[in-house]
Amino acid sequence: MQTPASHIIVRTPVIDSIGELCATRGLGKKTVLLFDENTRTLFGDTIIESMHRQGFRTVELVVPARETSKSVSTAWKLYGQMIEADVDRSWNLVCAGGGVVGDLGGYIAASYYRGIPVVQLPTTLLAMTDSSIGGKVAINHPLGKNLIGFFHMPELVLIDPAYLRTLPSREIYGGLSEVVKYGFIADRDFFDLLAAHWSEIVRLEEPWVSKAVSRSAFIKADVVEKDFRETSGLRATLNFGHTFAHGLEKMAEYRNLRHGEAVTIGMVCALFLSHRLGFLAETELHEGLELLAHFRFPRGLVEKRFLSLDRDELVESMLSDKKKIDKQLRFVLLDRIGHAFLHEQDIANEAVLQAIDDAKGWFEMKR
Ligand SMILES: NC(=O)c1ccc[n+]([C@@H]2O[C@H](COP(=O)([O-])OP(=O)(O)OC[C@H]3O[C@@H](n4cnc5c(N)ncnc54)[C@H](O)[C@@H]3O)[C@@H](O)[C@H]2O)c1
Ligand SMILES: O=C(O)C(=O)C[C@@H](O)[C@H](O)[C@H](O)COP(=O)(O)O
Ligand SMILES: [Zn+2]
Repeated sequence: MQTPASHIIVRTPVIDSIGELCATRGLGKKTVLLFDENTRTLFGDTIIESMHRQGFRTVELVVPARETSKSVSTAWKLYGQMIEADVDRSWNLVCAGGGVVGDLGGYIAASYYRGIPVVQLPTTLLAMTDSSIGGKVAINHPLGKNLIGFFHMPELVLIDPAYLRTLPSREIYGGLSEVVKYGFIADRDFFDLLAAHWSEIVRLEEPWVSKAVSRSAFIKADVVEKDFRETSGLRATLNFGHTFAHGLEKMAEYRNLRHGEAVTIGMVCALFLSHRLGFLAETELHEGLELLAHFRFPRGLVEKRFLSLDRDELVESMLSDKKKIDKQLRFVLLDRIGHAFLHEQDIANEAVLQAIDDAKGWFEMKR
């Protein structure tokens, strides 16, 4: 496998170079383009016209812009459209959208005809900094998040920060959640940069937003290169906050709770758990919470999707997480800001429940 970072290209406008970039990876010019309804409306015509000018033949697929599109029923429908359009192994698939389109399109590409190449063209901050990189592709099952999927590395990740100009504020915060995660798990200097330039980054001001995008993409690519199939415990650190987050998303039935929002709440819980178990110093706990206090949620969301939940039911829901072993949850914890590890031993249920209570108390206080 090549260095993951070598196939990540950050350029504006990247779409005008897709033909030449595909050629460098031995990809042809027959492409299935997957959009969601919003990215089709916003960027579809420009992308398709540019690709046609570069000699591509395209087939267009569009899915509803929501998490529930990551489903077996949507995948089944798309397979049918591809078969009817005579898509064969000489084709590739480009995912033009956020993490939903990327995960779903990657899943289709990994399974259709036993696998065709996939190119990621991320258009949300979350997709540019996380989901388009590293080849985890999946659909959800009603019993758990991302339970059905593959490791299918993209041939190319084409990042054009100009796509961010139309992104609603809620999606910017969603993306920033995973960006902040990299500061927590891998890079204290990056954490400090995010704390110092938070207001510029939220307003998507340059050079801060490009710095945040490229640093995030690099950290993720580096982790993936060292532990592609999540076997050594290193890649699992990208799951910081996610054991809680996946439980919350499942309880919300994947509706009205963005993945990034669930991860922000999950990271608050994980910070408290790291502290309660004696790994994270009190000063660092408070520094972490201070940065997370910048996040904004739609009115009532934290109340409905977290504060009002029964904590035992949440822990039960978290048991759908793939890191568990023999029904015992596994957590990614911090021993300092800038370093995470997968805690391999069982953690007493009481500590997890207390961390949830701590996080609830913190959100209550913040209201
Ligand atoms: N595979 C991975 O490694 C990985 C990593 C993180 C998250 N994920 C997955 O990613 C998904 C979340 O992705 P997301 O947060 O990008 O959500 P999303 O794909 O649902 O996109 C969010 C919203 O933004 C709209 N949108 C996209 N680009 C836009 C643009 N440029 N301007 C205006 N609107 C735009 C979309 O239509 C959608 O309504 C979750 O399913 C999560 O599990 C996967
Ligand atoms: O790429 C990874 O590895 C990650 O854990 C990135 C996460 O941000 C992402 O949400 C991922 O989809 C979670 O993967 P899962 O294996 O826990 O479903
Ligand atoms: Zn995530």
